Amino acid sequence: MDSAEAKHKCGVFGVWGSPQAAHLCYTALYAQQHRGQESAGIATNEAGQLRAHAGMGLVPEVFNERILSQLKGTAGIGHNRYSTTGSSRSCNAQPLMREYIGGQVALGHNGNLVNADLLREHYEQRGHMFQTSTDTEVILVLLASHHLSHDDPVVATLQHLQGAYSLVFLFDDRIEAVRDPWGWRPLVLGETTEGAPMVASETVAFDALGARFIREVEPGEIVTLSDRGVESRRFAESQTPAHCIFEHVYFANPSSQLFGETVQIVREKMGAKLAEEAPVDADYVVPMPDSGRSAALGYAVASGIPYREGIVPNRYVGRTFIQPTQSQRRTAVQLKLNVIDEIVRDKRIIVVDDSIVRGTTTRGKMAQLRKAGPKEIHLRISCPPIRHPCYFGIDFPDRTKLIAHNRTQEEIAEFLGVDSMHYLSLDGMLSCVNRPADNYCTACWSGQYRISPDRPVNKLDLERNQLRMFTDTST
Ligand SMILES: O=P(O)(O)OC[C@H]1O[C@H](OP(=O)(O)OP(=O)(O)O)[C@H](O)[C@@H]1O
Ligand SMILES: NC(=O)CC[C@H](N)C(=O)O
Ligand code: SF4
Ligand SMILES: [Mg+2]
Repeated sequence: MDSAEAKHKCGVFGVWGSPQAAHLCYTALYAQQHRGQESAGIATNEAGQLRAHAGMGLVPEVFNERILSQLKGTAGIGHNRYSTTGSSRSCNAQPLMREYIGGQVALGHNGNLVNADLLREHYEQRGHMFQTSTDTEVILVLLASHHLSHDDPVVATLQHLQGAYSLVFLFDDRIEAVRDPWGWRPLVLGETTEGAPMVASETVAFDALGARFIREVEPGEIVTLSDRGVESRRFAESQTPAHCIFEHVYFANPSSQLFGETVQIVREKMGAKLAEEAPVDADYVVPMPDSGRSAALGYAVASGIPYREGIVPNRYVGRTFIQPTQSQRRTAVQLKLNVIDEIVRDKRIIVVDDSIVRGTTTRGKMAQLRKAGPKEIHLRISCPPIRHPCYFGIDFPDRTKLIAHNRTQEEIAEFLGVDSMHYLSLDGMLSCVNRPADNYCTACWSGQYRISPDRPVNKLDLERNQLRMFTDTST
């Protein structure tokens, strides 16, 4: 198993006061499938009794009408997982549900804690037995251990957490939605047309439900959804945010409102900026599906070079970058993309993609393209070279696995087999977003970390020799 495989974050959702709670969760998870393809889960609350179902696979593989009808209740939370701490297996599927001295609780987490191993070590030394290998479970153990000693155990718990966390807790009488003080991951508040309040990672979930987007949950804020409506309290001083700009570059759905602006518009601006920074004479701008499309459009409009879809995707293959293993990613690329020879043959083409991480899938794509006989391939990437690990919810921890590690742009171009390549500059990328530059985390490009872990962080830090179900995938 390769512990340095790159992956991405998760999706969370919660709704209070709707007779269709489980179905709303299902639709919201479906809309947020791009945030996590490994496992999915829903927990509901029926008059104070919690029930949950979670499993490995895509949302429609995990749920069917029979399962949804058993998830009774008028409130629910849901989670799509893309593993960043702990392997991809069923015991790590979320929401995690526990019974403790405060009652029942279910929890969904998007983000990654940088001090989970220290916290877990502390509790293991005191005899606690953990049932998962995720960072998320330590949050529930903290909650239980603070229950009797604090007036507000949720706040007491959060004060121990370092790193990225957008959390959705389901209790017997409320949902508590939390965003870390840096606002690393998105979290938004909305309501159904009937007025049932909801939270989600991305506004695309509200759109899928015909719901209204109200506002972002603020960094350092806890929003409570209950029969009393929506209440808010703060658990941390506001500070300069560290919004993950990679959400804009690659991860989020283009139609989502993220950190105050629409993802598609930001991506088009990044493409236009790239055309300004790295122009080249060519016959066509060809987008690399799927996430490279928006930037390619921006590049084409700004450069005046025609946009042609010379590479078409198989719409039934999901995101390759977030597949848990390298071999899964390789197979997915071959199946996913088809080059249209007639469009690219004998032409000078500019291929625009949003990002390169390991470069292995990009190399495969370039080789596929080369077979179709273009005259020249000029690769343009709408973010800078990724050279540093991410500890906050994207799983590329080992820098030696990054293609840009210790390689110049020319060496990368040679490795990928293209005639030229250029990345968007860091300043160029930051000029495409509305908020001040210091409001964004850029650590994987700049190496400047808002918080650094006390100890090196590895995806498998919390892995123990746990009992495995025979259906588990070992990644
Ligand atoms: O570092 P590499 O191995 O070369 O991978 C980088 C590629 O992976 C991502 O796309 P992906 O196919 O995962 O998803 P998408 O369909 O959403 O673009 C990203 O947009 C690049 O195209
Ligand atoms: N990508 C994520 O947000 C993952 C959440 C959590 N760290 C896990 O690995 O399960
Ligand atoms: S290191 Fe990169 S991917 Fe990770 S949170 Fe920061 S900007 Fe996002
Ligand atoms: Mg892509």
